[in-house]
Amino acid sequence: MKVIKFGGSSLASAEQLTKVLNIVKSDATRKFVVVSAPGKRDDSDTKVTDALIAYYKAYKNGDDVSENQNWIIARYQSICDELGIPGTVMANIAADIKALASLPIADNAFLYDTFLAAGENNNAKLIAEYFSENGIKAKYIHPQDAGIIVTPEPGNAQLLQSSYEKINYLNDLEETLVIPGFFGVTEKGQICTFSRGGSDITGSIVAAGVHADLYENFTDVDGIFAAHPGIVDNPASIAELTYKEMRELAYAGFSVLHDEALLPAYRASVPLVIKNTNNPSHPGTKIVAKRAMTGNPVVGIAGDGDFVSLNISKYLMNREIGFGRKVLQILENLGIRFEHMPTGIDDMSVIMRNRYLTKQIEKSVIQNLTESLAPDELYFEKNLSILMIVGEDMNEHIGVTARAAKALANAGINIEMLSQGSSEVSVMFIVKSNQEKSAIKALYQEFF
Ligand SMILES: Nc1ncnc2c1ncn2[C@@H]1O[C@H](COP(=O)(O)OP(=O)(O)O)[C@@H](O)[C@H]1O
Ligand SMILES: N[C@@H](CC(=O)OP(=O)(O)O)C(=O)O
Repeated sequence: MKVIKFGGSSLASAEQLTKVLNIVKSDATRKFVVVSAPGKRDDSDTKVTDALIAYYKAYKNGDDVSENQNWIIARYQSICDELGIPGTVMANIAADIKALASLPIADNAFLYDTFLAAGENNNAKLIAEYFSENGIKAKYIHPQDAGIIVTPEPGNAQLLQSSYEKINYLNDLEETLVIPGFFGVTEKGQICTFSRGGSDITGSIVAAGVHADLYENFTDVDGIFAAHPGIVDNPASIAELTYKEMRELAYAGFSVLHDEALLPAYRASVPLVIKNTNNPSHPGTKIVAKRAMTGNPVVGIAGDGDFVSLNISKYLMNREIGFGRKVLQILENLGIRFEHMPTGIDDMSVIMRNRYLTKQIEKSVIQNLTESLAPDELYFEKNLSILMIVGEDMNEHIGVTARAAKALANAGINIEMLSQGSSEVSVMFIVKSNQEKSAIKALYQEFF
């Protein structure tokens, strides 16, 4: 049996849903269908999830929410009308969207998550009905009934391990199950979402839970390209990637698959494939435990912006036992996670994502580190991007980093920092964000 997940781009309109119906119908083993909220119909459009965020903000501010409600309801309505889906479903969806504006605001840590989850939840109801009307014996199933029980961390839910056993019972149901992605339910029954893009995570969890033969993730491109298609023209498409390679690429900006979506499938040994709803006969990209090496040491080049480096220098730092621990302890006390930590003899840099910092947190970091470690120099460096060249075959090739560094030098790009883990699956370069795109282009030209 297969788990098949459709992203928002595949569910944005009636035209897209017709393709989805045909894809599900064409293979009787596609039994578990995980769906996102309707995405953008074109570049200028708004994702339903983003419209729900605007609705939430208006509601919280005490503003008039009728325009927000009407816009969201109209999105579903136009899909229902075009597909001829019975009005009872639409009435249910409209009531659900409106009811959000009667939820308590005070002491409700899960209010934002409840708003956002409505996008996928209502879409799943709509799609189950559409399937049922068109020859598929389908059933909508809420994550609570599917056994997707998560930790109570708003916007960052993690699945409880005990959920897998419950999810496995879905195998006993005979219908094609339509499951909303992106959220689970806490043990106390609160709606709690994964981080943005998290429907990919639901797909992987269900695939692991039901022990699927394959997790098919349908999107709007022919699989995964060796570089972001918005940066490199016509990038090469990748036939096969290992889980490790995909994890590195997803972390560093290949937004086509959420980086947390690999682990459940990987642990359960379920292979993944990324395919195109608009071109389903294309084989797409397979993600597997082991792949045949192609001769090119680099399989993909990713880049992600908005990183910050906390730079710390102190003469004779290397002789001060516990220096690194104290730095990390201070960050931990302030609830800051770090991404990388390149070091020199007398200096260390801690790379973090800017979105986790506020002016107040930055001030506390500087104050605590100054008091505790009396560094010679201490400052935040902003507007940095990380670039990763990724490939499991890199450790069999000499000179990959040299080639990358030369390509960057020839393009006039300064490498701010450089780091390579011992597993040699990737090499990371840090550059100024305004050079990120030209750096990706230069690296792509060198390796492809
Ligand atoms: N290396 C890459 N290969 C393919 N697509 C990529 C890559 N990097 C970024 N993308 C982008 O990811 C998009 C698909 O992901 P996403 O927007 O999450 O789709 P969905 O709505 O189907 O979940 C593509 O349209 C493409 O622009
Ligand atoms: N709709 C949610 C979750 C998601 O995974 O969406 P998509 O599959 O369209 O990336 C979001 O926008 O974050």
